[in-house]
Amino acid sequence: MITAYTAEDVRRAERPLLDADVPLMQRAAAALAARCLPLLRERAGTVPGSRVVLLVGPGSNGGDALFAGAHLARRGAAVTAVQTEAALHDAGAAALSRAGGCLHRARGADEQTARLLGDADLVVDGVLGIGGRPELSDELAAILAAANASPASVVAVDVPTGVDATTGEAADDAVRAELTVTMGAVKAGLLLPGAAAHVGRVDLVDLGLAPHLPSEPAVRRLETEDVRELWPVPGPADQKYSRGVVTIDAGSADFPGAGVLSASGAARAGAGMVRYRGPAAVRDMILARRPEVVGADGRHQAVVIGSGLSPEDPRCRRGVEELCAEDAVGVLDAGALSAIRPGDRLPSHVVLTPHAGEAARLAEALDLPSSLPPARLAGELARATGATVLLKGEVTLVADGDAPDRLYSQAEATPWLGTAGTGDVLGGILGTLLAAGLPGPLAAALAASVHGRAGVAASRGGTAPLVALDVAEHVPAVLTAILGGAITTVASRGGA
Ligand SMILES: NC(=O)C1=CN([C@@H]2O[C@H](COP(=O)(O)OP(=O)(O)OC[C@H]3O[C@@H](n4cnc5c(N)ncnc54)[C@H](OP(=O)(O)O)[C@@H]3O)[C@@H](O)[C@H]2O)[C@@H](O)CC1
Ligand SMILES: Nc1ncnc2c1ncn2[C@@H]1O[C@H](COP(=O)(O)OP(=O)(O)O)[C@@H](O)[C@H]1O
Ligand SMILES: [K+]
Repeated sequence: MITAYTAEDVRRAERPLLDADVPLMQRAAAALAARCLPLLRERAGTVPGSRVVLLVGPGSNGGDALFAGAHLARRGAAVTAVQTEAALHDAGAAALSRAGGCLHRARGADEQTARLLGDADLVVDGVLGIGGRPELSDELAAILAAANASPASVVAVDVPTGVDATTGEAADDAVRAELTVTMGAVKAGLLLPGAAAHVGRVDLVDLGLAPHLPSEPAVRRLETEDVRELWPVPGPADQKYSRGVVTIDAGSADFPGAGVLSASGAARAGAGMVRYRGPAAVRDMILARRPEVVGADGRHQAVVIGSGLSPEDPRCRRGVEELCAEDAVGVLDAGALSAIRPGDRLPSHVVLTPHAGEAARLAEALDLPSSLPPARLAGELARATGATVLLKGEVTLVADGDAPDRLYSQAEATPWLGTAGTGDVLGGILGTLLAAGLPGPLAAALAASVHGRAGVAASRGGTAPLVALDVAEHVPAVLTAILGGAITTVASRGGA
């Protein structure tokens, strides 16, 4: 699991180490240089003679870049520091100069700056880190735009300049890095939506901050090993009821396919049983495609309500009221989201699954500001309803209904998923995980992760169009790839 922290958390954590004179910047710079070397070799063939431009701001972020630049200069690279402000990290500048590097004071994207950036093999962005304020001067924006236009590899130090380290909000001209080398702890903003196009790969440099960081990170991201650990795998003593029954209450005369998609997501994610409740015509369509679905309502551990329903459909409000019960477990999607009223209190094992437009409409209905950035919006919706909120998008966010400031952020998805019905499949997958007994926030993050991976698999690694049903059909292959080892153990024991 990746855990990420606010800029303030990181400042607090580094304080005792700085007070104890731990040479954090030297360590950060050495690690940064080590990560730049392979990029330089890849781009320029060899390090000696390669061209490195450091973009250097006034603070310690610039210091990191300057000391790293000195390392690279000692390895034979031609290193020029482009200074963006009057102030400069003096010791870093002296180290670079001792190692044979040069300094250029930029005035916006002046001729020399533009030429240096155009000719560079590697640009190291050390303008602003966790001390950066979001507003960029026109001069700085012009320098960053020139860096983004450069054919060079771009490595951001700690945080790409122009991206808010805590919220992920990004200026238009914020640095677009191929790699962000982040110091001491992953910054929350690096995992949040606005930053996604700017951070590239994120590589964490361990500086010994961990014991000083808060026990609750601001943002978590599940990784492959978490999926392996958390995904419910049946044991020898399991049967269909112990695995979990999920009821689908989705699909209507106008949108019957939503019922098929939601039921397929649930079935392919491994529900013990999928039940359907809804109009007979939709039920028949589901059964024609998925004979394993049980066409009668009955006991279940989770219910998925709302995909393919118009907000006026009485099933929506009935579903919301059903899930307001203290022990309710389920998903409210699409039409059912419009049936939530101010004052409704849902438990955190109920997950709301809006896309951005639905989230904004729900916020409005609940008298919340609707134009908040996604991370705040998800949190405020969770706070106002008590439910866990899964906010869909390129980066999918999950806010815990019991602790709305705690977020999961999953970014496995591909833009090919932006096609009708893929959200219905997600609701079904999530219903199965809830029915298996996973807590709301974890089930939501896990569902988003596997749904995103299934989208990548269904689009052949992001190279071909997919249709929503493909996403459901690719869930087993995704799980085989992840769980392979874990399941073999069970199978070989059973077969012995
Ligand atoms: N965490 C760790 O363990 C370690 C952290 N380390 C490194 O330290 C970095 C943090 O350094 P930092 O505190 O000096 O802040 P930094 O980001 O360089 O910028 C502050 C300066 O920029 C200025 N400024 C701000 N916004 C601006 C704007 N929009 N446009 C123009 N100027 C602006 C601001 O001015 P002011 O706000 O005072 O007006 C101030 O002068 C961190 O990201 C990491 O790289 C490692 O060295 C060691 C281990
Ligand atoms: N640009 C994108 N990149 C990655 N994933 C995306 C993108 N656009 C949409 N998605 C994903 O596709 C799904 C769409 O869901 P939704 O909008 O509810 O569709 P529908 O209501 O038609 O089923 C979500 O899981 C969302 O995260
Ligand atoms: K930076």
